[in-house]
Amino acid sequence: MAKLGEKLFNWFDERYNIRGFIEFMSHKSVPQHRHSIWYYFGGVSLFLFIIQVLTGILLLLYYRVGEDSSYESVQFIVSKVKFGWLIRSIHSWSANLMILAVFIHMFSVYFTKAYRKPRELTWVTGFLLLVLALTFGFSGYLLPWNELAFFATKVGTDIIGSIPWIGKDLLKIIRGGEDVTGATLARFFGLHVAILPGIFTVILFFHLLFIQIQGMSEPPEWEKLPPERRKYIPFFPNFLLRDLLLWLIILNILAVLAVFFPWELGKKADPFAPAPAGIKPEWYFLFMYQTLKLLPPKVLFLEGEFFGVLMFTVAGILWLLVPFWDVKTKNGYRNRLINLIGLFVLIYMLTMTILGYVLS
Ligand code: HEM
Ligand code: HEM
Repeated sequence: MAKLGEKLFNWFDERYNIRGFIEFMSHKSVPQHRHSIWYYFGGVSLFLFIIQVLTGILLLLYYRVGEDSSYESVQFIVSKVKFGWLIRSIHSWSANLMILAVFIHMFSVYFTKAYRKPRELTWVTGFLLLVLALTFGFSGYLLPWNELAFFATKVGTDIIGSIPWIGKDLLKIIRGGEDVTGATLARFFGLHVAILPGIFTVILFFHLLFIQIQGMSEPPEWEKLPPERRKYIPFFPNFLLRDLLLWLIILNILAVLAVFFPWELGKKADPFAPAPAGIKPEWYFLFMYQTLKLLPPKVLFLEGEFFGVLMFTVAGILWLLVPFWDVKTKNGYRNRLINLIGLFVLIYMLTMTILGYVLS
């Protein structure tokens, strides 16, 4: 048996240089310092995405898209299919945890300045992953075709209609008509289970490839430190084992949430019913939604809502390009302004999200 194993190993090694790969992996190391904890959140985001793919595929076995079948099939999944309720609950909870993990990962990378040269494109691909994750969340939310999802999607997509000239056409493309109907559902389904997973996987591949090639960033303070004072731990097995332990803890949290707080289905969507009170989007869109609500009807010469959308687009582009405008200051690399901007963005998002809950 051992002989067979060795033969098989040699067969692959001859063709794919497995020994070289093992050698390379055994030399990989991760910097060890007081901010090392932040190196784990990218891995957590990755783990939760894998859970999304696995549970998503399982949901697909019984989910039937359509105005007359989406809600009914999800009802079937949660009441008749063995462990169907659990899989749906995990998919929904994990979606929320994943987006939370991605936000934490992004801010930690921001404040540790890990996006600086040579990691500009790691940041850019990461930002695209964030946008895709949010789109995953937005499109998935409609899929059960329940009342809450229906009206939240209506309100959410209405915002696109506020864009002058192209808004109305854009809205039609996204909704597949004037209103949120079965056509919207079909579009969102295609987006959620085919288009997004495809694009996400390609960008994730590049994100991870760049990290693989460049290794983890070292804290900016290390530039002044003599090499012997810099500490590292081997990636394999030390860092990987810690990663796996954290994944196990996350899996436990997920299981507790999914079992003790099963995701609700609510009432089926009725397009002709009046919108229930207190409709609001998912928590990760609330800071934008609340800002738009607080804006006056007219700002300067623009519609308030459009002004808000414009500001968020500009802010998003500046955020995406941060590695290119955070340039070295005269006395080295300390740019205090960047920290202040990051802090402002974080406090703004948190305040608006809390206001979104308190004021509605
Ligand atoms: C689903 C989304 C994402 C996944 C699965 C992911 C995955 C990862 C992983 C596994 C790492 C290496 C370990 C770590 O530093 O945590 C990493 C590093 C990195 N990520 Fe992400 N990431 C995602 C989103 C983002 C976002 C939104 C940004 C920023 C806008 C970003 C920027 C970076 C950067 C700059 C690094 C290098 C960090 C360093 O060298 O210290 N990523 N990512
Ligand atoms: C390949 C990956 C994925 C597949 C095949 C998939 C598939 C599905 C299916 C069939 C549903 C409808 C069932 C239901 O409502 O319970 C659904 C719902 C949903 N998905 Fe995904 N999904 C995937 C990835 C993701 C990701 C990455 C996210 C978020 C970051 C996400 C977020 C959601 C949300 C929020 C729902 C609504 C859950 C609910 O309220 O019922 N999905 N997904």
